[in-house]
Amino acid sequence: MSKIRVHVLAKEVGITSKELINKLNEMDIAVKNHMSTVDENTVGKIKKLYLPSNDSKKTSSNKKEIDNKNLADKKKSKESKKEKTTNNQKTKKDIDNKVRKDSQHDKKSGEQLKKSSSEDKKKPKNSDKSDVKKDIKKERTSTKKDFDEKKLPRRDLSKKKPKKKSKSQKRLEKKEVVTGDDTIVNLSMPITVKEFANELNVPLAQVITKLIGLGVMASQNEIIDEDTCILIADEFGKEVNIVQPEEEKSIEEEFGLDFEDKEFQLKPRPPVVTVMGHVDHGKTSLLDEIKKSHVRTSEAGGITQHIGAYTVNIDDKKVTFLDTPGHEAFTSMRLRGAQITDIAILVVAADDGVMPQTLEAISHAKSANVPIIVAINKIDKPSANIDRVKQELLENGLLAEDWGGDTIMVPVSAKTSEGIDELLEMILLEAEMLELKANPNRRAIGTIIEAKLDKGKGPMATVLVQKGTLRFGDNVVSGFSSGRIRAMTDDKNRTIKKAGPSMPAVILGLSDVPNAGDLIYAVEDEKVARTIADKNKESNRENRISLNNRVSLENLFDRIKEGEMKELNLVVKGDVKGSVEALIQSLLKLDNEEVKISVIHSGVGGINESDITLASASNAIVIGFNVRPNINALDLAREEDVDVRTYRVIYDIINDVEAAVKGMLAPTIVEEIMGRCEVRQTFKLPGNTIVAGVYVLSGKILRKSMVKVLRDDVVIHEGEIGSLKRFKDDVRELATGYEGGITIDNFNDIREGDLLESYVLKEIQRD
Ligand SMILES: Nc1nc2c(ncn2[C@@H]2O[C@H](COP(=O)(O)OP(=O)(O)OP(=O)(O)O)[C@@H](O)[C@H]2O)c(=O)[nH]1
Repeated sequence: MSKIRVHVLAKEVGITSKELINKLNEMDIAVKNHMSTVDENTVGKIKKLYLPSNDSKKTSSNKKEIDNKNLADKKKSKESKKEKTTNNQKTKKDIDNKVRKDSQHDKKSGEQLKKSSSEDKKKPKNSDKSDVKKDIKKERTSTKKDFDEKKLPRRDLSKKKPKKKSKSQKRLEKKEVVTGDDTIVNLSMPITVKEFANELNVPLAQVITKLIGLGVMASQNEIIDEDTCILIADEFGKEVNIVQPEEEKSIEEEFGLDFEDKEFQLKPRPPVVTVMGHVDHGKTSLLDEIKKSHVRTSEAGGITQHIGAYTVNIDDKKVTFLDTPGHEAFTSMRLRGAQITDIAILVVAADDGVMPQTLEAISHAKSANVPIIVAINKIDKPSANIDRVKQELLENGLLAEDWGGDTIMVPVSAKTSEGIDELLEMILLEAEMLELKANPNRRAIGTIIEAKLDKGKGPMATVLVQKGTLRFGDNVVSGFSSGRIRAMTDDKNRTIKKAGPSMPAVILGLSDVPNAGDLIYAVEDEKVARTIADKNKESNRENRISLNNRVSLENLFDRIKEGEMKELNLVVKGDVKGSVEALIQSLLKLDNEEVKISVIHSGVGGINESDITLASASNAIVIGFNVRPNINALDLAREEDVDVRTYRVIYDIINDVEAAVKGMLAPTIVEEIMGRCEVRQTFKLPGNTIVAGVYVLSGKILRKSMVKVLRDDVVIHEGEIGSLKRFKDDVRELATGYEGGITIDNFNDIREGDLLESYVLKEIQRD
């Protein structure tokens, strides 16, 4: 038998919790209040004291029977209740299932995929949880006697942070429950003492007195847990019914914006391809070459406009290329939840081989689950070495098909056109394997690829249609923006009347400039479009707040415990290859049963925006060893709430991650960055001290702060500021935009172009 709570034991032996607490204290057994636990030994002693031994056995066996019966009855009534609810919720479930299936079927439905997959993750868990909770609650509330059932799982809700609920949610909960029985009080948690007294309809003072009687010292605005409520209500002859919050419907669900298509309605659609790779490896040249050779002469009349996407014809089959430099769009779109790419083309220059951005691209595509086709470019160059590229790719997890692997690698030259046809063929082949399909005969859903405000025409948006057909005159909504399509052009700047799945189109008529990466829906009329846009505006704040669901070392353990996290994703950056590898090896050793550690990307160099985007899209933590995030990365991390940890000692990293996984992260000292300045000049003082002439780029530099010296985002020194001057005067701080002079204690190797980061140490208390 495990430990048992005081109030449960009190019930069992038929005395009040207060009496039991007094008794235990008399026996020198320290218990604070009714929620304290006592061990088996103590339980035995108390039972001996209060229950005659024979009777006790009888009572408990009788009680077991009663409980079993109660349980069976409850099960029955629960089942019949469940049946009712199931019927009521059938329609909703159907839609949910449809959405889910749909997203499984059609991987490419961008945000839809993310939403439904996160629903998949959330829903069963929530419902399980709420079932368990309901069971517990029923056990507790059904009869007073049931209370002594110590085998029931118990949760100490007082330890759980109360989740904030919106007013509408609360209203909804209240409306839901109509019992008609005034001995039953419906409560939605969390609840304060005052709210509880109101619900019970008894004076606050009486509730507080009863609480004191139970050893709980709580003021009117303090939150009390479920167990306490049940006990107090009981004292007033009332039963508590904890009302579970209804899952709020998303706007998409509420308006039925997406639904599953029937298999027979699905038609093959062109693949959507993104070209990625290291700078100067030939992405643009390759796309230009493809465009040049595969845009039909009949289409050539139109002037190709840059709209972020275009289609080419290969053997009468279409391929849509996302025409974005680098892989930024690919990742920032994913960041917003849209996954529109079906296939990633990884361009690697045959004379240069695998470079840092090649690796980034591989990590991005892999974490997004997008198949990669490698284009080994510049094979016309004498220095080209195809096998070397293949070897390097192999070292990074991509094994060429002709070497026995499953990654298609095509040698090409954007200059001579060699291999381009084969590359396109491979794209079509891959697309065929992926069996990409969509229903063209329904209202359109697409993703905004690019959007801008045109002075003459108003908001202009490039849409990539994913399902259905977008038509001239359609009423559409995307985020806050809604409107009626009053002009539509294709990638060749020709007016079109409609665009089907995988086709890009530029539309005019939206009220505001929408966000790239957001979904756009065609809806039945203008009013619906406007209503949805308004609702989106309203819910935007809440959505931003939901970013707080991001994983961090602080909340990791809770997330693991709650079953939300099975895998901890890490992006690892360091100053040298050797230490990054050593660090990864050590981190991977921290894998345990509860959580799998996976390094989704690693590299040498400072933490950049791409690392943050990847971390954000994959809910990862960024670990930097001897490197720092650059300013843009820092801003993005703040915006996206990505946890970025930087360290100087590998041991500290391992310790922290290990402690976080085990939920034992100690109160810690963190560095709070105050500001950054750039060294524009250096001067030598008599005595050889170097003064750095600096310009403050962001925040402020404090005289009494520590400073990190960064060279190419790598920390080369850390120490205290020796002096801080503005002109000839000593100053306490230098603000953004100001110039001044800095010396650093015990460090003289300051160079022009170095960045100095001023920071203070701050203690963070964990709860
Ligand atoms: N010899 C040769 N040169 C090429 C080939 N492809 C591209 N180049 C050259 O390589 C340079 C970089 O090509 P880009 O197409 O601009 O490369 P990119 O990857 O788009 O570069 P960023 O957009 O800056 O990332 C240019 O000078 C091209 O002319 C090729 O197949 N052979």
